[in-house]
Amino acid sequence: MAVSTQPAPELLTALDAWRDLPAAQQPSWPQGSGLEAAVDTLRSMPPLVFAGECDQLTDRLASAARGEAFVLQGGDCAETFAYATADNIRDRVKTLLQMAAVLTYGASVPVVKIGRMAGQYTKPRSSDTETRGEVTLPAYRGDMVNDFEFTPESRRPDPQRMVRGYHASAATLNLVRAFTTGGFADLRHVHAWNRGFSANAEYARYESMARDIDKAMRFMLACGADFDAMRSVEFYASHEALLLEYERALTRIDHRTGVAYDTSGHMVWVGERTRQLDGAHLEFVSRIHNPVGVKLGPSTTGDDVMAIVDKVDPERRPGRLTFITRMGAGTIRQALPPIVERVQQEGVLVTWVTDPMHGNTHTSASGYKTRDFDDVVDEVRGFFEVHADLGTIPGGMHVELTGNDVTECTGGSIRIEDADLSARYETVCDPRLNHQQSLELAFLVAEMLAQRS
Ligand SMILES: O=C[C@H](O)[C@H](O)COP(=O)(O)O
Ligand SMILES: C=C(OP(=O)(O)O)C(=O)O
Repeated sequence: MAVSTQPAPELLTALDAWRDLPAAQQPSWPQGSGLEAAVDTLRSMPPLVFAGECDQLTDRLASAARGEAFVLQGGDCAETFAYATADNIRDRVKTLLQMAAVLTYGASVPVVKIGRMAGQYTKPRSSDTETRGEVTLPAYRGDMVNDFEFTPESRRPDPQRMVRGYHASAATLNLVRAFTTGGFADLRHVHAWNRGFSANAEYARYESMARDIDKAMRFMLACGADFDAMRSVEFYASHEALLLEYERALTRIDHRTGVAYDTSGHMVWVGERTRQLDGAHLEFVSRIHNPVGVKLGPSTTGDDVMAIVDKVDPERRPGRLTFITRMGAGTIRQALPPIVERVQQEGVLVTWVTDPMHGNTHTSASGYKTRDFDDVVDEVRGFFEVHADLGTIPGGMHVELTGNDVTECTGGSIRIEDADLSARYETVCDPRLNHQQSLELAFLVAEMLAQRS
């Protein structure tokens, strides 16, 4: 049956139904700041991703839900325009590829690689304002809204920044696609990088796994595996669907099927602060066909998760809905079982992913917002334990990380202490694992995954 290129009026009405509901965490755009003009510009721009790629990711996430793959989703807490440079993008992709290689070995299943990038330019905040000394200004809400610099002009929300965010996302995605299809992702390179990592004295405990991977690669070579054919890897882009004007403006109707996709990224998620059942965010994502994530904090109940399932995934499409739990290391073992059990009892297949970052943030004695590596590892361990006890599938991990040698999270074998945090504390919002901590986490999670398999 041919599909009309004219979207049905009721579809367009449905896509705008969120406008009648309370939308948390939206900026107060100043009167006359040109919101309509910016939205018009965005509506005229080409999509950043293709609907077929989103469907492919849905299939991959369904595999992860069944235990046939494992999701690795990671990247900056908040991308910034200034840091969208070739070197930074390369190092983040490289870190994710290195982690994925280790996890693939650990799990003996494919790793679904999803960047928290090419669109992660907005942030929900605890407070609408920030005070420094005598001065109070609007809080920084991500580069797509305002600027981090603490001046009244910089903190003023400017809708044109959404257009800049679109272009920065397009440039980032372009380079990511080049890296992941042009030979950079060749498993032989990736493994050589990891060998360098485990050769450091502090990482000696990971050497045996690195040696095992070496052996496996030699075995594959001897069997005639065509490594050249594996130079391309699938890599997807995701971000929080927070700024609804931006997400709506990039939502397009797929001409093949007449279905709506948010083409700002392959997957989008709704955060813990914006997942109100009667709120605008869940309403909006319920109308798009992309795979959708929803963050769940420790106060989530079984009724909450089932209401989210009914709203976002009424057709029970495997891979459509990913629950990203962020409970905190001290809480996950109590808070996670009831909600997983409830979903299991209802016979619903969702993809369970752990975010071991957002429940483990604290302020260090020296005043930095930080996370401790041991807490991060403990939350992931708790996630695996809970799923093992319930006979359900721990489907993936979502981490805030960077490819740079920043000092934002304490701990890890490189032993970053509170006193070291000031050396390279570069995040504009939450603390990220640095390159080495990220790889170390991958080795530890690979051991946990090996036991799952
Ligand atoms: O990344 C998550 C949130 O945006 C972040 O934790 C909020 O931080 P805040 O409490 O400093 O506003
Ligand atoms: C804000 C975030 O997380 P959460 O919604 O879980 O707090 C985030 O992942 O950037």
